[in-house]
Amino acid sequence: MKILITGSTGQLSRELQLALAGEGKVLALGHKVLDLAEPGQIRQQVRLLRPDLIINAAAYTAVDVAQGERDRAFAVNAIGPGVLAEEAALLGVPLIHYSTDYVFNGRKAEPYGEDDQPAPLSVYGESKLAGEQAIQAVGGEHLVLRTSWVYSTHGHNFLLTMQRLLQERDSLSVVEDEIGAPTWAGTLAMVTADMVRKWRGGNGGPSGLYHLTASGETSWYGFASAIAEHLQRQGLLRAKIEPIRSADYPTAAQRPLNSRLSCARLQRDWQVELPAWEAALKQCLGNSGDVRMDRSA
Ligand SMILES: NC(=O)C1=CN([C@@H]2O[C@H](COP(=O)(O)OP(=O)(O)OC[C@H]3O[C@@H](n4cnc5c(N)ncnc54)[C@H](OP(=O)(O)O)[C@@H]3O)[C@@H](O)[C@H]2O)C=CC1
Ligand SMILES: Cc1cn([C@H]2C[C@H](O)[C@@H](COP(=O)(O)OP(=O)(O)O[C@H]3O[C@@H](C)C(=O)[C@@H](O)[C@H]3O)O2)c(=O)[nH]c1=O
Ligand SMILES: [Mg+2]
Repeated sequence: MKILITGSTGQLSRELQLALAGEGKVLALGHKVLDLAEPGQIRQQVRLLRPDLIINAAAYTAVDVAQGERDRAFAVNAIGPGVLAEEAALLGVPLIHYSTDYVFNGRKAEPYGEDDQPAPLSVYGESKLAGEQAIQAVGGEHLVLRTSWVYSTHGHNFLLTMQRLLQERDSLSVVEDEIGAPTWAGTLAMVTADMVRKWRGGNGGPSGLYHLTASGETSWYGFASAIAEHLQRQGLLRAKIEPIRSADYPTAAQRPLNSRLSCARLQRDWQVELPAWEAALKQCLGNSGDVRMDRSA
């Protein structure tokens, strides 16, 4: 099987390349080879490579910057994924795509289900919602997997930012009133690989929209505290962390207060296992040394 993955150095793309290595030939195309903002390039690459499966792991993910770059965010997160979906449908192959908790406004008191009405608060959220809709409109075989608070030991993410700031500073304020599930890119990749195997084996679930996060929930403050505990054990913790309200941490983009996604549909239809966020964080941090542990077990 030939698998085309968009993006090569992104958090998720890297983990997918590892998790899918045993499934066939994996082609991870960085933005210089396949620019999602260039529909002609997308069509050309897909027609040239004729993959058996397309996984869109690329996106414009700079949430605050997107507030001032609406056209670019929509080109990469909405128009490009729609073109990928058209090309996948022309080839008759499935497309796997990822979306975000930021499609919701966070005002619901309970975790969000797939049937809840999205109402993004930010340009990033709007562009990701438009991407979901573009893929659904094409009507080919697809999985849109909405996840949240993705981190890994590579790239730009909250884990690496906290690891740095907690060692550099004396004190750090972190918002406590936004809650969600931190999700390791490795978990996303391993669950995706499991779903690909089930699909190929003929025992997958239906096409469509699913929520996919680690299980459990915390706040950004709770996530930062867990990262601090790990640094403490290594004797590297310097900063004291203080919980604050999001209103006291102004950012260009507004974030939802409730980012919790119910993954019940995915567990019911695809029989996947979702680790607790604390366990996945430990696994990720255990893998941050020189030697990468075998995670296939
Ligand atoms: N990060 C998060 O917290 C969350 C992410 N998501 C979603 O998960 C998916 C993966 O995100 P993540 O791995 O964190 O992303 P990263 O920010 O780590 O990586 C972005 C990736 O997108 C690629 N990319 C950016 N612009 C373009 C472009 N114009 N054309 C082609 N490729 C481009 C980059 O390519 P290159 O390798 O060439 O640099 C890179 O591989 C995305 O759909 C994102 O919206 C959902 C919820 C939370
Ligand atoms: C760095 C920092 C952030 N924060 C707050 C700001 C914000 O409310 C929250 C998270 O900040 P970040 O900017 O790291 O995270 P953010 O870029 O908002 O992360 C989001 O990325 C996109 C791509 C997604 O799809 C989302 O699921 C989500 O993971 O933490 C603090 O309170 N203190 C700090 O020192
Ligand atoms: Mg960010």
